Parts: sequence; structure tokens; C-alpha cells
Amino acid sequence: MAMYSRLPGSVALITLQNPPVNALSAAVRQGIVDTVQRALKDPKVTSVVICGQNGKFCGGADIREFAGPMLGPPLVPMIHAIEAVDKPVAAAIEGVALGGGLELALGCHYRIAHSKALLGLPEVTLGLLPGAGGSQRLPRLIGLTAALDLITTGRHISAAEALKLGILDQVTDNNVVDQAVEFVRRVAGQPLDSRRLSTLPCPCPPDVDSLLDKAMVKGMEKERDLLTTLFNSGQARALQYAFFSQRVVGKWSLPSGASWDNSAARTISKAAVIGLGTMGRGIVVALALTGISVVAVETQEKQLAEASQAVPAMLQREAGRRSLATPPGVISFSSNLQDVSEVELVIEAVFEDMSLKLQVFRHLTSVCRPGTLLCSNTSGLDIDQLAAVTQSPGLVVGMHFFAPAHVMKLLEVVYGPRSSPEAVATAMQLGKRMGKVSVAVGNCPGFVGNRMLKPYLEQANFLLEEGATPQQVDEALEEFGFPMGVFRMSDLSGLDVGWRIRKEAGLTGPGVESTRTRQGRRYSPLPDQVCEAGRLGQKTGRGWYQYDGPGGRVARSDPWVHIFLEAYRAEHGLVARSIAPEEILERCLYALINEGFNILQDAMAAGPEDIDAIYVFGYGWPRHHGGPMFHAGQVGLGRILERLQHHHHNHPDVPHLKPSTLLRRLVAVGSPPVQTWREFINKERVHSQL
Ligand SMILES: CCCCCCC[C@H](O)CC(=O)SCCNC(=O)CCNC(=O)[C@H](O)C(C)(C)COP(=O)([O-])OP(=O)([O-])OC[C@H]1O[C@@H](n2cnc3c(N)ncnc32)[C@H](O)[C@@H]1OP(=O)([O-])[O-]
Ligand SMILES: NC(=O)c1ccc[n+]([C@@H]2O[C@H](COP(=O)([O-])OP(=O)(O)OC[C@H]3O[C@@H](n4cnc5c(N)ncnc54)[C@H](O)[C@@H]3O)[C@@H](O)[C@H]2O)c1
Repeated sequence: MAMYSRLPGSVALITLQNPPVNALSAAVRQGIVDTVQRALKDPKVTSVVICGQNGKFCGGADIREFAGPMLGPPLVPMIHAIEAVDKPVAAAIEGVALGGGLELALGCHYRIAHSKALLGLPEVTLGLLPGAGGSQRLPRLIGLTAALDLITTGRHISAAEALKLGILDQVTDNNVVDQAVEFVRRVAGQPLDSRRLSTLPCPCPPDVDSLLDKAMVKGMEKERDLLTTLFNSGQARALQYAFFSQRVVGKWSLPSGASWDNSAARTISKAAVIGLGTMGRGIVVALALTGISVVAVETQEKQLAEASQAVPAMLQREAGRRSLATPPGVISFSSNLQDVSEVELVIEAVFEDMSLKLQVFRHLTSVCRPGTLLCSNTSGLDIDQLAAVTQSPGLVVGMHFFAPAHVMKLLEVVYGPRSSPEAVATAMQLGKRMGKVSVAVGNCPGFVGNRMLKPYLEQANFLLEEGATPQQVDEALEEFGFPMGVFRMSDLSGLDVGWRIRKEAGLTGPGVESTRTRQGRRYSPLPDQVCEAGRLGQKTGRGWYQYDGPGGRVARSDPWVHIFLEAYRAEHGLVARSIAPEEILERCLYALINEGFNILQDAMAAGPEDIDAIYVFGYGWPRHHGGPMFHAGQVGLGRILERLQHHHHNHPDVPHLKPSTLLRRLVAVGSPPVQTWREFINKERVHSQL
């Protein structure tokens, strides 16, 4: 909607009304068309101001409408009509003018903004382009170079930068609507031709020849054609889905009925971190950057000394990079667990060893004040077992960060059967304060992210046994869009991490079963043998690849690996075959997706958006493929089911390839869109179909 009012005197004020960001929905566009007409017809009106209610000018086109047919007046002629009005029209910009919001402002003759406003054309981040004249009016206003920068990066700029670039006519610290009204009163009656951006020539650098001028003449048509192509592309759909899934996960709910809107969070101002290794250090920095005071505890003298040098330097670097609004919290270092007695929340980040963690939790529950939240950064151990040794099991949750913890956006908040809604709400809110995408997940081995990673890694190893090389597997995955293939990634993280977990699980070394079978299932000892050869990845300069030396970053193919693989296959009577990239992708990705369906079935994630946000923000899943579950929908659930059946038939000793019941049920009801799965799963559960 848009509200019309005539201010005392001769100015018409049009206020966009569509909370929370006044997106240009069909109703808003209709409102603008009607009110602009009214202002045009009213002889008493000499000038017009357009603003947005609740301190936000406009967040752009209504992204929710992109999924269906476009109804209501189209945006492009609406903005053209505003530009053509023969009374001065000014945009009064508060909060945001993004995408279509900025395009609307560019159709106005003048733009006045509050000093705190943000402007930009972020369409590229949604797989689109500024298709309501933005790609045409902006270069005509500020020149090609500056416009291309804003359009291709999609970055948001401050009002000060926009003023400098020439996008704005005035910036104010006062009431922006009052300023805009005063402005249009002043300019009423002045000629408007030079203010109609679409009619102006583009200021081009001298080296741009006449070709470009011709291209600019055809620009409006070209923009429309390109946008139509983009609109119908899978990538745009995926990026728009990713935008919403990031927001959906904030509205968490637990099977108990507790949810974001009925559970109160505590505000934390003093926290502690136990264990200052790779993760602990990053977590201390992430907390301090939020203004929280941190007690950082480490028992190893050498580690403590190193951390007390490294952490302040990391904090300073990161604070400088982010130009912080809040000053960082104070960090105190200690080797004594007793020093955490006054904090409100503790995050444990000691080695991934259950007996050690139990010991730490027993100690914490005796040292901390009653009511202190006790959290663990475990990558997949049982949160409930940790809760069981404390005095208040309800106050125990997992806070699973990703390395490096002060940089990576993902946080899995793991609730056990006894975790209280307050504990979950507090951890989720704390994650948000740290700028993380926090996702609430259930307590099962590996939680959501690492549980799905297991079948993915397993398939990659099996492919090596069957004839692929690490490069072939990585190239297929990188071609799909992962920043790094699975073997390059494993070398970076350190191969000993998984090795230690497999050793603890009793999977490595000689057993009663054959080397390639464990617990009745196919098992690949390849990664164990690589570790036994002293090859732990980048840190030792050798792993699945070779590097220039320990800590080297550039992966090169290693003849040792090829000889090793050949010898391994010969020893086990395996005949290498040529494996196509399609099979690599199907085996790795569909096994991972299948586990995602099992997770939804087990209610360990509330919906597909939760899984997809975890993979996009924590595991490098390409954003333009939306996430594993969204991707499954795009490939077609029937096709995923058929390929899993095919691979399971060929590998009956690999249970992860057996299609999940939920996948079968979804295919049986006609493969509904991903946005409806949550509801479907709940219904199936009520009727005990899952
Ligand atoms: C031929 C056809 C012609 C077509 C022409 C194309 C025109 C144009 O070029 C295309 C566009 O404008 S593309 C668009 C270009 N614009 C953009 O890309 C801007 C995208 N938006 C943002 O970057 C951020 O939301 C803001 C910075 C605006 C606010 O940040 P914040 O204060 O942290 O708040 P928050 O938590 O982020 O959001 C709060 C709520 O608002 C919701 N919502 C927000 N924008 C929406 C939208 N446009 N729509 C719908 N909803 C939108 C959001 O989902 C959430 O809803 P919930 O139900 O409460 O969960
Ligand atoms: N490294 C990763 O990528 C990653 C990612 C997510 C989660 N995690 C999890 O985070 C935890 C820590 O992993 P990490 O990689 O930082 O390990 P790390 O080996 O780098 O650090 C562990 C630190 O804990 C210290 N420590 C051991 N016992 C202690 C005690 N009783 N009190 C205080 N300090 C003690 C050790 O001295 C060491 O400095 C593990 O549970 C791990 O599974 C790791």
C-alpha cells in the first residue's frame, strides 16, 4: 500500500506501507501508481515526496512474489511514469534503498537521505540484475565505472559514499522527510529535464567508443531480455531460496513445542572458554568482538602462553577489519578452572574425547554459580551424556562452531532431550549477536552437518578404491561449485582428525573382519593407511597431495599416492575402472542428500531450510545450488531415488546408499516442492508414516 497526504501548503507526501521493509509488492506498486496520479491531478500540489513508513524507504522488489506469476502494475512503467511527472518528485530515503527501492529513487528527480541510510543494487546476490531501470539510470548518473562496481558486487554503500558518488543530492542527520519537503518546495518550478536520468547521455571515459553509446540506446530492452532469462534460471531460484532459508532458521522450533517466539533468551555479558586450541581461540575472539568479557582457560602452559599472544592479535586484526560499533570485551587468560566461577555461560573446547569432556563438565558444575549455561563445542559427541553429569542438565547445549570460529558464519546449536528452551534461546541469540547463522539441531552422532559429511567422505574413498584419483574426485566437486574438493579439504583440515575418531570407534587396524569390512559394512582403510604413512595433510606437507613443505598451501598431484593406490588395488584384487564425473557427483552428493532425508525423518533438523543453511554457511555448498535438499528438488526427487536405488543395487554392503523412507514417501506423493516438505513431514509423523 501507499498512503497519500497533502502537507500544509503544496507538497504531496506518498508513504510506502509494507512492513517490515516496504518491499514493492503488487499492492504497493498499485498504491504508488494511484497516489502519483492523484498528486499529478491535484492543481494545488506543486511537488511530491516519496518516503517509507517505519524508518525504511524500501528494500526493493518483493522477493516473495518471484516464485509466482507477476500480478499488479509492473515496476518499469511505474518508475518511468514518476520520472515523467512535471512536478518535482523527491525520494526521502531512511534506513534502506536497495534494489528496486533504489531504482524507484533513481526514477525520482531528487534524492535526499538520512546519514545512516544504506543504498545499493544487490540483485546480483539473488541471481538477477537491476531490472527496473537500475542498470540504465545509475551509469547515466554516476558514470560507468562506479555503476559497474555497485551492480556487479551488489554491495551496500553508506549515504556519505552515495553523496560522494553523486547518487544523492543531500544527506541529513535530521528528519529526512522534513528536509525533502523543504527541498522540493525550494526547487518547485525549476526545469526538470536534466533530472530525468533515463533521458541523459551516459558520462563515459574517453576511451569508450561509439559502440557503447549504441548499446546504451538499446539498454532498456537488453536489460529486460537478460532479466527474463535470469528470472527463469535455476540459479536465481536457488539464490532467492538461500536468502529466505537464512531467515527461516532464525525462527527455530523444537519437537517439544518450544520456539523462538515463546522462549526467553538471557543476555550474556560474561563468558568463559575452556581449551585454547584451534577452536577455543577463535571462539574467544568471536565472543569478545560482540563486547562480551571472556575468561579464557587452558591447562597446558605452552598453549596458554601461545594463546595469550595470538588471541589479542587476532582480535585486533578482526576488530580493525569490521570497524566495530561496540568496543571489544576484556579477555583474561588463566590456567585455573576456578576462575570461571562468576561467568554466565561457558563454552568447552577441549580435545574431542568423551572421558576428558565428562571430567571438565563435572568440574564446571561444581565451580560455576547455579544457573550458569554450560555449552560444548564438540563436533558430534552426545550432549545428553555431558548434561547427565551436571547439576542442571537443562542448562547444557552444544554450540558447534566451525573453523576458524571467528570467521565462519555457521553455528549449530545442539539441543539434547533435557536442554531447556531458555538454554537453546540463549545460545541462538548469542550466535546471532556474533553475526552467525545459528541453526538449532537435534542430538545425534555428528549432529546435522558432520552426520551428512560421513557418507560423502565414505563414497569419495570408495571411488578411489574403484579407480578414481583424488584429483578426479576433487575436480568433479569443484566443477559443481564447491570451493575445494573433498581431498583438498581433508588435507587442509588435517587427516588425523578423522583418524582419531575412527580409532576411538574401533574401526582401524586388524579386526575379526576383513580389512575392507567393518561392522558388517563396506569400509575403506585408505585414509587410515595414508595417516599411518605419516601423511597428515598440509601440516606435514604430504597427504592426498604433496605441498612445498609443512604448512604449504598449493596442492600438487603426488606420484606416491598413485603408486600407493595401485598397490592397494592389487593387494585387494580390485580392478581399476574409468569413472565419469557424473558418477562421482551422484555417489558423493546423493549419498549426502539421502542422509539429509534421514535427518529430516528423525526430526534432527526442523526442515530442509535448516540443512541447506548449514551446508551453504558451514560446508561450502555452492549458494547458487541453494543447498543439498533444494538441489534434490531441482534435480527431481524421482531421479535421486532412481539413482540411489541403482547405486545401492551395485553396492548392497553400503547402507548409506539405501534410499530413505522419507524420500520414497515424497516421490510417492508426486515430489512436492521443498517449501512444503516441513508440513508434509509433520503430517506423516502424525499418521505414523515415518
Ligand atoms: C520484468 C520484471 C521486472 C522486475 C524488476 C526487478 C526489480 C529489482 O531490480 C529486483 C529487486 O529489487 S530484487 C530485491 C533487492 N533487494 C534486496 O536484495 C534486499 C534484501 N534484503 C536485505 O538485504 C535485508 O533484509 C535488509 C537490509 C533490507 C534488512 O535487514 P534486517 O533489518 O537484518 O532484516 P531481515 O531479517 O533481513 O529482513 C526482515 C524481513 O524482511 C524480509 N525482506 C527483506 N527484504 C525483502 C524483500 N526485498 N522482499 C521480501 N521480503 C523481504 C525478510 O525476509 C524478513 O522477513 P521475515 O518474515 O521477518 O523473516
Ligand atoms: N578443529 C576443527 O576444525 C573443529 C571444528 C569444530 C569443532 N571442533 C571441536 O572443538 C573441540 C576442540 O578442537 P580443537 O581443534 O580446537 O582442538 P585442539 O587440539 O586444537 O585444542 C584443544 C585444547 O584443549 C586443551 N585442553 C585439554 N584439556 C583441557 C582441560 N582440561 N582444560 C583446559 N584446556 C584443556 C588442550 O591443551 C588444547 O590446547 C573438539 O571437541 C573438536 O571436536 C573442532
